[in-house]
Amino acid sequence: MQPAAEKGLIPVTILTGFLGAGKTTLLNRILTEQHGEKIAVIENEFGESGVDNDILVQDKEEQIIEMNNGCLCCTVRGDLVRILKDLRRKKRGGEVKFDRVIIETTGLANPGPVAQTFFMDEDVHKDYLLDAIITVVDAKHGQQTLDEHDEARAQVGFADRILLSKTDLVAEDETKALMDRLRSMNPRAHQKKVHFGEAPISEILDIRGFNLNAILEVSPEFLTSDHHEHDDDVKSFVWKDPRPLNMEKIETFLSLMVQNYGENLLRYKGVLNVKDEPKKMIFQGVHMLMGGTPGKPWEEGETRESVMVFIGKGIPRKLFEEGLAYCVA
Ligand SMILES: Nc1nc2c(ncn2[C@@H]2O[C@H](COP(=O)(O)OP(=O)(O)OP(=O)(O)O)[C@@H](O)[C@H]2O)c(=O)[nH]1
Repeated sequence: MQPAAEKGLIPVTILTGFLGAGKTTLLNRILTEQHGEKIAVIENEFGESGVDNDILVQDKEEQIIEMNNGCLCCTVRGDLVRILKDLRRKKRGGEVKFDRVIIETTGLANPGPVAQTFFMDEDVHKDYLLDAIITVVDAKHGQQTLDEHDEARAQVGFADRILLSKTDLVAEDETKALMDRLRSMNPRAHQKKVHFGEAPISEILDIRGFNLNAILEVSPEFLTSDHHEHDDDVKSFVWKDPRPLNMEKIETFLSLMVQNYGENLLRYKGVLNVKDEPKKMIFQGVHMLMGGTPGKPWEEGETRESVMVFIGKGIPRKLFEEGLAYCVA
């Protein structure tokens, strides 16, 4: 097959997977690997305020474009088209340099409509080539997620590659059962276990996995329908506070919340402004699994503010807000 670059087409990878599956971890791996390519990243996060920019490692020349004002697969698809066209124009004009694009969807996105963009919009179609849809599946929570969320099943259905994260947290037979289920859902997609995103780049980029005919077999309305469902019970809220926090209090409070509401807490993550701490504290979790790591230092002149995003079903927002306010140092 003639490589996309030779035909002047820009290859695009759609990186999808349910909330907290490990997409950003994988993306960080890709961005830090020495593959000699410049990658433009389009980040779409669920919730009005994104924190992935603080989690992503970033070289100054990389283009990272955030889209936080809605879900990529529905309301902001027009924005995606605009961003892709804009990137193309800037590349032609020599304003930016990049060889490929990776789109990280929200954990609640159906990748179908995102993929559709590359066939439905003429301008996008003539400049870009959809290389593959890569779906990350969390081995620890995958079975439950597949049982409960249509979006997770769509992500598996559309996958050209499935990467299994967090197999270190479960017994081998559990991983095997999940892999069997994924195979029965999508026999087309090659599966691979990845430990904290460690996967050979050659197995993720330029794999020419996207096959329109295969997609039309599983989803005959792919090129004509715009309709897909979302789980409206899943809600998010953002908490922000400029006051420095006390680390011990925040750990105690969030542990307590996770013990009580972990089942319904699909995803939570944030950048915390901890008192006397020169670095941002990145705090995040999926259900009961929670952890914190130091992130980038606060820049001079940067407003030190804590931002946390909570995503889940029936989460008592007021209780969280009151408790978090109590964690101020
Ligand atoms: N134990 C273990 N943890 C992992 C692995 N991969 C990712 N994680 C952890 O899982 C959590 C979520 O990872 P992310 O990469 O942020 O997940 P995501 O899919 O980008 O999450 P959203 O974009 O918020 O939906 C983080 O705490 C990661 O460190 C893995 O292979 N093993």
